[in-house]
Amino acid sequence: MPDIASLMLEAPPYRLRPLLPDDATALHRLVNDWEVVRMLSRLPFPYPRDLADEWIASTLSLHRAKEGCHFAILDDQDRLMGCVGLRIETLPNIGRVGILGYWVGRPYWGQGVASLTAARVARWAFANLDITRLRATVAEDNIASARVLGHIGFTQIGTDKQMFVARGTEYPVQVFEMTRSQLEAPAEPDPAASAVRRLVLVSAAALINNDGDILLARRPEGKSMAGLWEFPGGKVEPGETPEAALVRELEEELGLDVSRACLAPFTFASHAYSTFNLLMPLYLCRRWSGIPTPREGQTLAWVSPKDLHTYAMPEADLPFVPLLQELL
Ligand SMILES: Nc1nc2c([nH]c(=O)n2[C@H]2C[C@H](O)[C@@H](COP(=O)(O)OP(=O)(O)OP(=O)(O)O)O2)c(=O)[nH]1
Ligand SMILES: [Mg+2]
Repeated sequence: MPDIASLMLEAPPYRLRPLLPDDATALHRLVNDWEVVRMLSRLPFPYPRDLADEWIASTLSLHRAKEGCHFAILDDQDRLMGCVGLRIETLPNIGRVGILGYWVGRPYWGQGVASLTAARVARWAFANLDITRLRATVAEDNIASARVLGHIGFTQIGTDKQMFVARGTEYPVQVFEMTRSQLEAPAEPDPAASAVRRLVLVSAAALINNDGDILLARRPEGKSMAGLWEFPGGKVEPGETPEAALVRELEEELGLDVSRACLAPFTFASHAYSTFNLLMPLYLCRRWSGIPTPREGQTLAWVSPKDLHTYAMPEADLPFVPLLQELL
């Protein structure tokens, strides 16, 4: 998880940064409001001032333990508007899930603050945290919040009951979930899209060092499949050969100087994604000059072949894993 001091997300016109002890007064003023608290299951009403300090301290320790991250939502004058964040839970058979939560102070309702900032945190979380999905629960009478989740790409997976401390009773909730692909795919895929699925040619390389480890790059937020680990490379441009494209991409993405003669064809992937068919030759490369440097916001890792399966990869890459393990 990124360091707390440097963590700042833009969600124009708003900004998100981790909660700080100094936010307590403003936070208390906004959250100590029946209309806000009655939708938040664990909060009492009235909401005592010292609970605000405790909550902020708890978000900082959650962050230190890498078990979650909660942000203050700030307007263009740095005023606190609400909070958005997640904590990570490990669920049996499902793995690490981000539990998303948010609230917005009443003066700021009706401006789309929750949709915009929760969507930003969802994109950031899939790109930077090792989670397989996001979940959120909303009280059955919280229509605005259910609409926010639908807008971002969540779908309802069930119902449950939760204790709502302020209401002094259990209350039915709707449970929502979103996977990485739901974040990227429009809710209603265009039925014509599969008929005209275009072919995309991408060249990629398994760079292998002297220890027999393979270089993986984590796709950064903003790109499709953000957060997944891939083999460096990119799209072949019109008029380019796959080898020339790969030499160019390795220079652009990693600052490496590779000779075409050092690219050995290994295998290829042909995979139907929902909006395109990927055709991707994979080359092996053991010689280059320069030190791999992430030039496009990626995270790099040298991975032992036996550990490849522990890195979440794009679907097209999955057949590569056993083939590389067998080779190395
Ligand atoms: N480089 C690479 N791309 C992969 C892998 N697996 C996989 O599905 N892809 C997909 C992701 C993208 O849809 C496409 C590569 O596109 P890209 O966005 O990285 O293309 P690029 O490097 O040319 O970057 P850009 O200028 O288009 O942003 O191939 C992989 O292992 N390596
Ligand atoms: Mg690329």
